[in-house]
Amino acid sequence: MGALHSGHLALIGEALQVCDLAVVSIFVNPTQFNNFSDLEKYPRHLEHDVLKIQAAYPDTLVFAPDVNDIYGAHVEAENFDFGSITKFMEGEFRTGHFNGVGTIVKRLFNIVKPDYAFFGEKDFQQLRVIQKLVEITQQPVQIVGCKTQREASGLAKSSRNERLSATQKEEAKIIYEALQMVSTNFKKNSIADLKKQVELLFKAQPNFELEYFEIADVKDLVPCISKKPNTKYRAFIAAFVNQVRLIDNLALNY
Ligand SMILES: Nc1ncnc2c1ncn2[C@@H]1O[C@H](COP(=O)(O)OP(=O)(O)OP(=O)(O)O)[C@@H](O)[C@H]1O
Ligand SMILES: CC(C)(CO)[C@@H](O)C(=O)[O-]
Ligand code: BAL
Repeated sequence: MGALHSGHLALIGEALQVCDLAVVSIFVNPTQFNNFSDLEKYPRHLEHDVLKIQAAYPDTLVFAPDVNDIYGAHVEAENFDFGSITKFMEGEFRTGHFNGVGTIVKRLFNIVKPDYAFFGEKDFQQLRVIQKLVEITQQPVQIVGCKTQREASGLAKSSRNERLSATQKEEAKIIYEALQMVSTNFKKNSIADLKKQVELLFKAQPNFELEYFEIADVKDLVPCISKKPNTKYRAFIAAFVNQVRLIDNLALNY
């Protein structure tokens, strides 16, 4: 969606390891925003983004359609059945969000017809949704998940970080610290205790409001209340700093 940072550039780097040519889509997709102010305030720097891409990967194509190109007169999302993957977390707190993501990604794939498409693990639930989308639509594209790029503090790079003051950005490392604490304690503590630990950490930071903290299996993304053997889990957080909503997640070893 633009306002490029090194997390986005890393996706292009990964693409060029596998592909002869990369196409970068830059489109702030209205149908995936459930909050008008979030859409309105979403950072937009198309010319600057193009210069950044040109400097780092000169042969890369940029596809930056406008809303009319994609939607015509009907700026509406299609309905998809992604099953359990969209029932919780982002799906629960951003109503309609994943239908909007599914709609735009399906259309971008139809237009660009890529062999591979690269998405960040920072938006892990979105990555699972897109894997499910290509299963449903039978689009012949291989989806590749790419590691989350972080600031030195651990904060996940995100376009929305631009809306934070320097102090808020520094304080926002609490999100990754919480995930790391959960990862360290995951084997020895119950899920209920881990939740309490995260809630306490956030209570001590009055500028932050925890929207959700969940531990979910990576396949179905259903929040779990007890650990099952032979299951891979991740911890997920969404939190507000003033009005800015940030998300992050981390794989857990069990
Ligand atoms: N820190 C990151 N590391 C790796 N990939 C990332 C990172 N941040 C974003 N991406 C990926 O880049 C792609 C484009 O993301 P998008 O344009 O929504 O930016 P964003 O930085 O996630 O913005 P925001 O978090 O404010 O929504 C997505 O696949 C997303 O997962
Ligand atoms: C997948 C996506 C391009 C759909 O607009 C967007 O949600 C993003 O960049 O993460
Ligand atoms: N970065 C994922 C898409 C969104 O926040 O709308």
